[in-house]
Amino acid sequence: MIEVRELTKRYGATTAVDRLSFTVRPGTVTGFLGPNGAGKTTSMRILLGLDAATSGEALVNGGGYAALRRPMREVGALLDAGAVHGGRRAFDHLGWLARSNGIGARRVAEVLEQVGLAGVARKRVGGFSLGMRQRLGIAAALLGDPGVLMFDEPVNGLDPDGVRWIRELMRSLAADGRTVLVSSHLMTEMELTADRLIIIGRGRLIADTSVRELADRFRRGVLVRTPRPAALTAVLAAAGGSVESMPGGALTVTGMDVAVIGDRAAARGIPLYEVTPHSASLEEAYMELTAGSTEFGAVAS
Ligand SMILES: Nc1ncnc2c1ncn2[C@@H]1O[C@H](COP(=O)(O)OP(=O)(O)OP(=O)(O)O)[C@@H](O)[C@H]1O
Repeated sequence: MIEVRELTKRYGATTAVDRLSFTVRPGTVTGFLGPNGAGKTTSMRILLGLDAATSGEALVNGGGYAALRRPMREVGALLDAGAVHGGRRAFDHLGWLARSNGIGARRVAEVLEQVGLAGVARKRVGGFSLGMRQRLGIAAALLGDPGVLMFDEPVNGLDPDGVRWIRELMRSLAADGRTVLVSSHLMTEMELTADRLIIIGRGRLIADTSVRELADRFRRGVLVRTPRPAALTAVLAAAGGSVESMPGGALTVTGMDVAVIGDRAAARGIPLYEVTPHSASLEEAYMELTAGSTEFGAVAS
């Protein structure tokens, strides 16, 4: 479990994280979303003891990172896949990490297998592609078999196969009952991967929601086509719906779901040619929520 409470981080005049509170529970993939500069990396760095909070708390399994007795066995993280010495071989890099945490060499072979790098275990990391480096970073995160995992923008720069692999890995780690926090600035990626979403902007919490709740919140009504629009409008309005005529003769109905619209029309013998619920895409919802929170937004003229 990850708990962030009233977390604030200032760098001089910049407030990177601003009284941020949220909880990440086991068994789910939680997407940590926000535009560039929103404070995602800073929050993760504080959770991992790489930076100190100005105030507030960032707890992993109920304690601060510094208080964890065997950190790699409790929390694994991928922050910057580039941060590996290029002259090292993959096996040696992980072997060194494992030894410093009392983890056996057998586990190194296991995680290399799990991330698909067993065949290049003896190769130097300097010759690795970005995707291979990401996999190596993930292997390091998995080394201690931790219950809490954090990944900062893990799909950045990956090809579609790599993206799909990471997505499936996150989901299987959560299905094992682990706590998985994964940051991204792309809603399109998160809607395929995450169950819950923590959306931040300018260091502040904007939404702490499930993907489904967010979709429901941005539902835009039901598009209905009928050869008798005036009659249907009267029936639905009398039943408490709000009906708007669209160009081309369609109606948009809000405040009423598809089944109720169908039942009311059927009761009056009004034919329906189309009944389609319309939601804003999650991407549109995200843009709407974070409008005004982007660090370098275009200025409207
Ligand atoms: N070491 C630092 N010194 C000064 N300012 C910093 C430092 N680290 C981060 N910041 C600032 O804090 C804010 C939050 O940055 P952070 O990297 O946490 O955002 P992010 O959400 O991870 O963004 P991105 O998607 O661009 O990585 C930004 O305005 C950034 O410039």
